[in-house]
Amino acid sequence: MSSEQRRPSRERAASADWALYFITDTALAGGPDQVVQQVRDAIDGGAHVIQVRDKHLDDAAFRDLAAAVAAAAREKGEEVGRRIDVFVNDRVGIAAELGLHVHVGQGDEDPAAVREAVGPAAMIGVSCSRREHLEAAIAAGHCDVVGLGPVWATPTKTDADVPLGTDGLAALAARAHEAGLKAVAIGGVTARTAADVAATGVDGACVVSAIAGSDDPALVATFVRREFVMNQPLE
Ligand SMILES: Cc1ncc(COP(=O)(O)OP(=O)(O)O)c(N)n1
Ligand SMILES: Cc1ncsc1CCOP(=O)(O)O
Ligand SMILES: [Mg+2]
Repeated sequence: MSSEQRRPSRERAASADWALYFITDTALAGGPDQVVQQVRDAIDGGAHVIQVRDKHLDDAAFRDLAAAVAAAAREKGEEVGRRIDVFVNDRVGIAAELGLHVHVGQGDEDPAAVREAVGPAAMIGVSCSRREHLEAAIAAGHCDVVGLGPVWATPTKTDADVPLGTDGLAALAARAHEAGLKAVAIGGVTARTAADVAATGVDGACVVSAIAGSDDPALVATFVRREFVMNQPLE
């Protein structure tokens, strides 16, 4: 086993359940309190990974939201007897302060600087929408999981790159796995598309609007997880 594979964050990534990864959206939820409730609901529906994402709150308000989500995830996780991993989107300093995992994109902080800030145990996610992004993430090290997408165009992120489609997603997921990274898919994932996403071989499906914009987040989470898990290729 290489030293890279023994790294604590890699071990954490290897033992995480990525199948359903819920990413919050404060506006779709209707406010920070509703975000926290949606996180509880998503966990009830089978999400084991949560990302706190808000592009508008100032740092103090975002920190409060991330802390409230982390506390709710811890409580809910204890209640249902599961480990829940919480990521912070973009704001590396807040992830470091709260002891949470962090997800960064191509325009965000460099993975080496992120690792310096969050230490060896926190997982680092990096967005990759093209092969060159993935090769750079692999070469730089530090990253534990890649967010591959958008798979399909989505109104949730209008500045996203060109969609990968399922063939492009499958090719990037295979390369990520070859390099020892976990791979999750993002962009247009719903209960209707989760089966096609699963068939590409990714480890998990990331969902924003299908859950955050739903009247019944727990039910949608249950459906997405079920579709994903039932359609994962046999190992
Ligand atoms: C799991 C996951 N994958 C990709 C993204 C997108 O990150 P990024 O490209 O930095 O865009 P923003 O989310 O910051 O708008 C993600 N957040 N999570
Ligand atoms: C953050 C992000 N990165 C690529 S697509 C996307 C948004 C995905 O949102 P949705 O699940 O609503 O399609
Ligand atoms: Mg980002």
